[in-house]
Amino acid sequence: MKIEVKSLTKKYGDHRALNDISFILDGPKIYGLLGRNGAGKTTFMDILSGHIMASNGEILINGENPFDNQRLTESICLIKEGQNFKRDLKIKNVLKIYSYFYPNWDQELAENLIKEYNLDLNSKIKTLSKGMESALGITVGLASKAPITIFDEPYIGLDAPSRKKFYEIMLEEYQEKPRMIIFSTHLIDEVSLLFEEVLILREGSLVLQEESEILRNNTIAVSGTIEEVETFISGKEVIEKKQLAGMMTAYIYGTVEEAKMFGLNVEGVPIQELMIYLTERKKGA
Ligand SMILES: Nc1ncnc2c1ncn2[C@@H]1O[C@H](COP(=O)(O)OP(=O)(O)OP(=O)(O)O)[C@@H](O)[C@H]1O
Repeated sequence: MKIEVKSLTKKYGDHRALNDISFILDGPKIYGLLGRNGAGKTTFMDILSGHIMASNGEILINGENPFDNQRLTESICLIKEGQNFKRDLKIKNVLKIYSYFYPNWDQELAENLIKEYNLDLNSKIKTLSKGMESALGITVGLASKAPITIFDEPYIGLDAPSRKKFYEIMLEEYQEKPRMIIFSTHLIDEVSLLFEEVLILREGSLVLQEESEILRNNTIAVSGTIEEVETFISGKEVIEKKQLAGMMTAYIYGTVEEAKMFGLNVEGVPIQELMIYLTERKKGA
C-alpha cells in the first residue's frame, strides 16, 4: 500500500490540528507515529481511515481518497484508545461483525487472542474492564489482517505482560504476512524496537520522518564548547542544537566514533529522547 499525504491541513475553527503536512508511507512496514498530546496524530489517523475530511490537501491511498470509500475502508482497520465497540454487543457479536467487514479476517487468530487475554465470548462490552476492552481492540486489529492496520494508543488499562504479548503477536503476524501497521503511542521506549520508520509530529507539523535503524545507529548528541561543536557539525545534518552558558549540545546524524575522535562528549539518542528534543521547542522558535 502507498499512502501519499499532500499538503494536508485540518482546521477546527481557527486552530490547525494539521498544518500543511506532506509525506509518503510506502509498502508493508511498521511505522511509529509520535508526538506530544495534541500534536495531531489522532486527527491524521481519522482522516487516513476516512472518518473525517481534510480542510485542505488530501490523502491518497494507492491513488484514491479514503473519505466515504467503502472498498478502501475494508483495507483499513483503526483501533483507538477505548470506545471502539457498541456497549450492548457481546464479544462474539463484535467478532462476527468485523469478520463480515474485513475480507482477510482471521477467525482462528481472533479466538486464540480471546483465549490468550482470558476474555469470555459471551461477555457484553459494557461489562469489560478498560484493559479487557483494549485486549478486544488489539484482537480485532490483529485479526482484521487489514493491509493498513492502525493502532492509536490501543492499550489503555492493559498491563505490562499483556502489552508484551501484544507486541510479540503483532511481530509474529507481521513476519508471517507483512502489512502496513501504523502505531501511535506514548510508551515509546517500550515499543520503539518494533518501529521500522518513525514520524514525529509537533503542533500539526511533521518534524521528522526517518528509518529507525538510521535513528538508532546514526543519531548522536555531541556536547562541548560552542566553538568546538559548531566546528564539528559544520556541513553535517543537524536535527537540533541547544546552547547554555557557553556550551552547546547538538543532535546530529553522525557516528559515535567520529565525534569521539574529535574529542567531544557523545551519546546515542534513544527515539524517546529524540521525540522530546524535537517537540519541546516553543512555537516560533
Ligand atoms: N473534534 C475536535 N474539535 C476541536 N478540536 C479538536 C477536535 N479534535 C482534535 N482537536 C484539536 O486538534 C489538536 C490535535 O488533536 P489530536 O487528537 O489529533 O492530537 P493527538 O496527537 O492525537 O493527541 P494525544 O496524544 O493527546 O492523543 C488538539 O489541539 C485538539 O484539541
